[in-house]
Amino acid sequence: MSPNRHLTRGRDLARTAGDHAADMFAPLTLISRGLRRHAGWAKGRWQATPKERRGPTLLLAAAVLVGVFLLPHGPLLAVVALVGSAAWTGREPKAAADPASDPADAKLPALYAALTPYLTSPDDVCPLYRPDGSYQDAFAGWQFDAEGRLAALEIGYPAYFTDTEPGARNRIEQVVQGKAGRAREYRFDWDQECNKLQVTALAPLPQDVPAQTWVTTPGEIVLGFTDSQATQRMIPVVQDGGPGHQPPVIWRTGPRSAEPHLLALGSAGSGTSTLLRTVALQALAHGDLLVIDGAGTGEHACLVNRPGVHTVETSLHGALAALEWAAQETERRLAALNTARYRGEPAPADATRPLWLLLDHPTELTELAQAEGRPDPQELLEVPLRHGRAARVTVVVVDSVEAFDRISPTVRSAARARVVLGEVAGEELGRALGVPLEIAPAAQTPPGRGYARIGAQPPVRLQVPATVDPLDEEAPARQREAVIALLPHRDTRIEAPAPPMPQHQPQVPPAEPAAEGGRVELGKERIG
Ligand SMILES: Nc1ncnc2c1ncn2[C@@H]1O[C@H](COP(=O)(O)OP(=O)(O)OP(=O)(O)O)[C@@H](O)[C@H]1O
Repeated sequence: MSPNRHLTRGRDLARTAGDHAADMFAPLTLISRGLRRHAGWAKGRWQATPKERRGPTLLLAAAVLVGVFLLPHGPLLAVVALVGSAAWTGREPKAAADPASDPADAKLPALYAALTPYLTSPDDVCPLYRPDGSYQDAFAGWQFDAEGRLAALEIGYPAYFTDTEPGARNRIEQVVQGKAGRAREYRFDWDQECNKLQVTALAPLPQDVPAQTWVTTPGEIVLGFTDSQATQRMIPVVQDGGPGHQPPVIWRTGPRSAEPHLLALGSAGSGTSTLLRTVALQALAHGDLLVIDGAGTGEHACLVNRPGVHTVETSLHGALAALEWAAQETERRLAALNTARYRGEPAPADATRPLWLLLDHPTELTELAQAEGRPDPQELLEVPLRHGRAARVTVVVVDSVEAFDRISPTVRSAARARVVLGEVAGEELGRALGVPLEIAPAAQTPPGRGYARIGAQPPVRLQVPATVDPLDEEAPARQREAVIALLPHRDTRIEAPAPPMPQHQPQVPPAEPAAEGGRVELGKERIG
């Protein structure tokens, strides 16, 4: 065997012996460390004790020692207690945890660097944003949530930044949202006087609010729920978690409303039909409905033959007949109201009972009408839109956001209550709502999520209640049952049924089987 191998083997043996010895003597090391700490503690106490109290202290210690000595097994127990205490005290202190890294130091430099190209100018001699600058120079305050995500940030910007141009502002908002995370929505408050931008991450809105009877006054329609900062009102709501309160988005309709008609636009599958169903269920409590389903998907079949529902039309022929009747009915109501006012009599009940015209995707019928050379159904809305407020006729139009240009100018100008649902680009959002939105939408939105603007008020976030189609077997059974429970039934309705519409047959798609566990029959038959 070579001397080298001898040497290596010897070294291994020594290391193993050393390890074994360390293991063997570890308890002794622990106890001696503990005893040293005890001794250090006793020394410290002794030095801290005033001189005049040292004698009595010594006497007391001696008395305790004698007492222990005299106890049966006293010295043994005392030694065991001392060794146990030393072993406990001698444990190695735990390594101090690394101080948690500050999320601001991790995330804000990246955001500062990303904003620099947009907020700097070569002519600026003392730029706020520069490649070698620090985020502390430009950001006045920030807040991170418990998960280390940006919750709020105040960004300063140079005076020459064109904060009045939507395009320039939009670029900054996109950079901030990109760095802060696209999964959430952010509110951007531009303080143009002080050159400051306040960014706030918005908490998600509740998505599990099922359809139910809302505590509102007649004429008030709950479109959905919003942030508590957006409204001072709260209404009682029953959710999965039990009873609670939520801030509603209320649309006031009727003769005193400044926004008597609604236009809702959305991307495909964003929940516009569900919004229409939400409105229909609330409207049926105090009025009568006429529903036009331009897409012909049968999503409103659950309303067919319900008390108060004049008709649910899916064909161009039926829609034209129904809207012609609605225009004549509006004129009849106006005449009846005028006559009553002229004679000083109370307004007749058949002229004041609210009538709702609910149109889902009317632009589909407009295209069909153009192809067939027939009148545009939207043109027939002109009278109800213009005189609806006085005649208690409310028009609700929902359509796809791409159809915005195909919606007639009359509808667009008269429908001053606006809703936009789903993933819609910022520019289209601004166009549909009538003002640029100060909120950057999240990358993905659940169904029924969007924004509402009632008249001239600023837009607010909106989550429509889960008013699913009760005939949709893929929808959760509890949500379907909640809608079925709200649908009026012939036996439950106390008001007089809606008068029959003359001269046309309602055309609806064939009925699906009744929803599982339904409390009411969803079969369809001819009305009137
Ligand atoms: N507020 C909501 N809560 C829960 N689910 C919803 C909500 N809104 C819509 N949904 C669900 O999303 C799906 C699409 O909804 P809906 O049919 O209302 O969308 P849409 O905008 O009318 O679609 P399209 O324009 O393509 O017909 C349905 O399954 C519906 O149950």
